[in-house]
Amino acid sequence: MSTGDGVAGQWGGTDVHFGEEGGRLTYGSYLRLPQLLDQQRLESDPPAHDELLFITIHQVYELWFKQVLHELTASRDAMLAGELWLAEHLLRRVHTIERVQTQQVDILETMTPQDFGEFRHRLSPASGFQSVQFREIEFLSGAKDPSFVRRFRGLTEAETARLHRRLDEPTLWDAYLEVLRKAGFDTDTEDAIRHALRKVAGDRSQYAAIWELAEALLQHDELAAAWRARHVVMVERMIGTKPGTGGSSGANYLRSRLDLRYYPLLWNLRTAL
Ligand code: HEM
Ligand SMILES: N[C@@H](CC(=O)c1ccccc1NC=O)C(=O)O
Repeated sequence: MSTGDGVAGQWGGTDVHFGEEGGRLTYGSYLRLPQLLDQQRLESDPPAHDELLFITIHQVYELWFKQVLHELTASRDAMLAGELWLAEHLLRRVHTIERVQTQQVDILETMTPQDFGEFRHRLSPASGFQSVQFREIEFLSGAKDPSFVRRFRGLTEAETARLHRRLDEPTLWDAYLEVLRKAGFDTDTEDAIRHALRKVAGDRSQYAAIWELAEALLQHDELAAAWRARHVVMVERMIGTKPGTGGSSGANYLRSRLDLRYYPLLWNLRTAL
């Protein structure tokens, strides 16, 4: 392979130096690694061995949440702009990330309850309940619930503003309804929407893009439900029926969230097919 940069043929040479052209951008400076790798600060003292894993897992979750929000926002906007193929393409990327996020639980479950117990008492009153990006994803997906904003403790002004913005802006479901309207369907009542969804499902050759989009939304919903189910079982494994550090009843509270669906009409449709 010739790269045309003068080093072709010398890849194994001893005096070839990579990444020196221009002498400015490096791997570490581009990715801000000094900053990124300095953000894992343990609460335990003496340090509990497993706390680094616990922090790393959560930070990776939040990085993926950021990416998911980026993609879901763009997917929503693509639907509003009538670019259905793009909306679907971005949702499919989100599915892949969501699968990886659920699989990450496997890594955390290599931690035993005893080892978690070494630092768990230091975490209270912090909890995943306070993840702003997690709640943004729920709001953007369609499950807007302003009571969560009120129940948050210790939010910064910027975080509160972000949540309010998500409460004010259109959800993915709002955007999907706009797609249906543009295709000529009435969406004024729930019955009208049910009727539109049945029409789309019943004539997939005519409504291929709209049908596939609904399937991609349903997949997003299913993957979110799968994460909630996986999370609560992990919680039972780690802390049994103890109350959570965030002040909830713990697994009991999380079980009450398992029935949440972003797109109930898409699920109800199944019964009618
Ligand atoms: C040892 C592992 C974990 C345990 C024992 C645990 C436990 C809990 C508990 C008990 C709650 C209820 C709130 C409370 O604390 O009272 C909760 C909520 C939550 N946790 Fe975890 N968690 C764990 C790992 C994770 C991870 C890795 C994430 C990824 C970000 C996460 C995200 C969340 C979220 C988003 C909520 C709020 C859920 C909702 O309100 O529907 N948790 N967790
Ligand atoms: N709520 C968990 C602690 C926990 O998992 C946690 C603590 C601080 C920050 C994020 C967490 N992850 C999920 O809730 C517990 O009650 O054990």
